[in-house]
Amino acid sequence: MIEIKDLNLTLREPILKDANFSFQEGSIYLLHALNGTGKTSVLRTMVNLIAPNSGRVLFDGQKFAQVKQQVFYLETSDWFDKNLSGLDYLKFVKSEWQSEQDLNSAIERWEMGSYIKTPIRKYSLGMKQKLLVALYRVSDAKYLLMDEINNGLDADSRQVLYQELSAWAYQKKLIIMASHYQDEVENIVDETVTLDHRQLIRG
Ligand SMILES: Nc1ncnc2c1ncn2[C@@H]1O[C@H](COP(=O)(O)OP(=O)(O)OP(=O)(O)O)[C@@H](O)[C@H]1O
Repeated sequence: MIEIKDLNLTLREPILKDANFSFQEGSIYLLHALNGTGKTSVLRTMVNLIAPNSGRVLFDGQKFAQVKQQVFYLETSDWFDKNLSGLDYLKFVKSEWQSEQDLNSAIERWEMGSYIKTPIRKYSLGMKQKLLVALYRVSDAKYLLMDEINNGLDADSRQVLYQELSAWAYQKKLIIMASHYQDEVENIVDETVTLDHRQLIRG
């Protein structure tokens, strides 16, 4: 479970005011809000990239620092070091997150075999996005926080992504995804969480 408790966050403008929410394991949540109202900032706050003004985020009752290896958040493929290859990243994540996941299965699932040893600077947007999703799989983390992960994926790849997400939820992982493809993900999402008037609201 992830609990957001009395969270206050102000950046350029107030984003959260005394916000509370509980996310349950084995579920997929869609984080929904108008552009620029704070989805990315909320995800960043959950993983300590931004300090809130007050309040807490607890993962099964523990602070992020105590459960780091159970959480995976790679916000965007812009964060990749373009001189490294996809394989470098897959190996790094498998090692850092102490995962048992098989790299070859992830590479095959996302049809990355022909380019996985190539530097990321030679990847298209879709190729980088596939790598990003594969890293979530390879981390095998319990808590998967995703920001617009379906951006740049073609329709077929998005369907593969949704199958993967459903399988991960079945394995009792907790997935929170910010996405603009609201209609498309409706079928796999267990609950929509709307960021409205600085509160996190069900539905
Ligand atoms: N580092 C920062 N310093 C100050 N203000 C910031 C910072 N990052 C974001 N903001 C502000 O916080 C607000 C929310 O931005 P955020 O990127 O979280 O929104 P979003 O809902 O994810 O947007 P989008 O739907 O367009 O991706 C914006 O007003 C933005 O200018």
